[in-house]
Amino acid sequence: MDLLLHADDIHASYDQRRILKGVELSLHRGEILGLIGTNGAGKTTLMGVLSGSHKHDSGQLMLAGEKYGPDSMEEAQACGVGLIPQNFRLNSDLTVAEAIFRETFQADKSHDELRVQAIKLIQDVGITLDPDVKVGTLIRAEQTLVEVLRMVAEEAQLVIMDEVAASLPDHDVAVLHRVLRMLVGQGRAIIYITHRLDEVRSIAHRIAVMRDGKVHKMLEASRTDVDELAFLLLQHKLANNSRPTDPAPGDEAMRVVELTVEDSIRDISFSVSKGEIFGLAGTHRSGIYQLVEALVGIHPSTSGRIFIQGKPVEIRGLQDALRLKIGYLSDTADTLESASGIVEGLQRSDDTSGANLQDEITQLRGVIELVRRMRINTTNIHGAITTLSGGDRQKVQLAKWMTSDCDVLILSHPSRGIDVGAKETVYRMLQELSRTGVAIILLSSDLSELVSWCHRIGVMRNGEMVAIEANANTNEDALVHHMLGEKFTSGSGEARRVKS
Ligand SMILES: Nc1ncnc2c1ncn2[C@@H]1O[C@H](COP(=O)(O)OP(=O)(O)OP(=O)(O)O)[C@@H](O)[C@H]1O
Repeated sequence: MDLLLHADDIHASYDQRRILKGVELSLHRGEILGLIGTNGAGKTTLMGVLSGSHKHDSGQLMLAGEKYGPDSMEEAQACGVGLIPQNFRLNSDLTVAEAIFRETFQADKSHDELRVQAIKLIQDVGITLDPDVKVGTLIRAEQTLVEVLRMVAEEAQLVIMDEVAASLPDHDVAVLHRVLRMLVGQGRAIIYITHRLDEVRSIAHRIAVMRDGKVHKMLEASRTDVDELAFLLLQHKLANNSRPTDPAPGDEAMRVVELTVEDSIRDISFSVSKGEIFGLAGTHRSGIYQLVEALVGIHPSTSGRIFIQGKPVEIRGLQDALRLKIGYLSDTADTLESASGIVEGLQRSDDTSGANLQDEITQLRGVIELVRRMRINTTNIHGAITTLSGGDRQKVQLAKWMTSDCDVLILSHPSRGIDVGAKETVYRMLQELSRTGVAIILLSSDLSELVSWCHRIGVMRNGEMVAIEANANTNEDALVHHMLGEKFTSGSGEARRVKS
């Protein structure tokens, strides 16, 4: 195969802290290279070097046989290297056609011309997307495809994708994979970062395992398995946690009766017990997001009732939810103030400022213990949140809610961006929290996570709750069946992620 990129002994740092410590990497045209690594291993930093947003200190890069070292993203783009970043955000007012061509060399063309070109591009790639709708109305999977089309429009030869599938449901991941295979079929190359080990095996030709700023191992995807990849990452085996097949122990924490939000959800009824982890599954348009937004008052219900500890309550806004001790971690990118520090992010919300020295020491001990337990990669807990890697920022957001004094905690994609090792810790912490009587409602597009973590799982389709399954009676196939309303037999969870 034709060599496109070669990285030799790349070193890079942030403020004197060495992050990349001699990366060796090569990539061929027509190849998808999976890149995995624990949180803070240096994946995003390396991609920053390749895409022109971070300058390396030493080492040599060659692109298409020529020396390469972009000083800016524009320069990288001009050399045919494009990046779709972790948690990318699109200006919601742009139409699909405008978003595809924004900041590309074709951006100056008239609206009509771009529209015609967008239609052709969408057809060529073989997906369904309306060029005239505003990107703000698209679901995350569709926005991801817009970003992929932008890479095609700017004729990128090397496309870097940093955890773009992190909260996409399996069937959207399958569509994305189909498009990526087509792109490499045209001779482009892709570097694909993910924390989903089964996914990387199904999409990549080779897999680079990064550890502590270096490519520790390079493997043929067809000759490895999830256990080997996990072992290479963690240096120990993944724990085999037992599923929570017994019913949840406690009294009722929350009851929802015939909850309706005009135009999105109808007559939803269910209850969650104290100490229960209740999963919610459904496609993006199923209504699960509208349901939780009604439960926390972001878009209040138009009819129906909510009871907390048996008492009817009104939830018309987030403040009402907080007053009733209902916490909500959404999955819409970072909710932490970027100016805030790691310590503030991890302090319990009931900690009092101006406490005496002894209290301050106790608080700091708590923070240090959380950093250790969640394996947050930092050399300075007094540093800014922005100095953490994406996955480590997510751990801080999650820890903030897990240590808050809530009776009901609603978590959307809590393990988004978190590596497989830290995921186990998150699960143990959720279990501990539920044992203290907190009721947890968990949204996740990763069905294996719902089946491994939840006592019961409610499945929504077309705005209705179509099934509530006890863990002991369900599996991933049964959940997909309810989600799509049609039979789906994959044989294994792993196979599902690669089917379209
Ligand atoms: N802007 C920054 N300033 C200072 N340090 C940073 C900055 N960005 C990242 N780092 C540090 O560099 C290290 C590598 O971060 P990087 O984002 O490359 O990791 P990653 O492998 O992409 O992790 P993740 O899987 O969590 O996205 C981290 O330990 C992080 O603390």
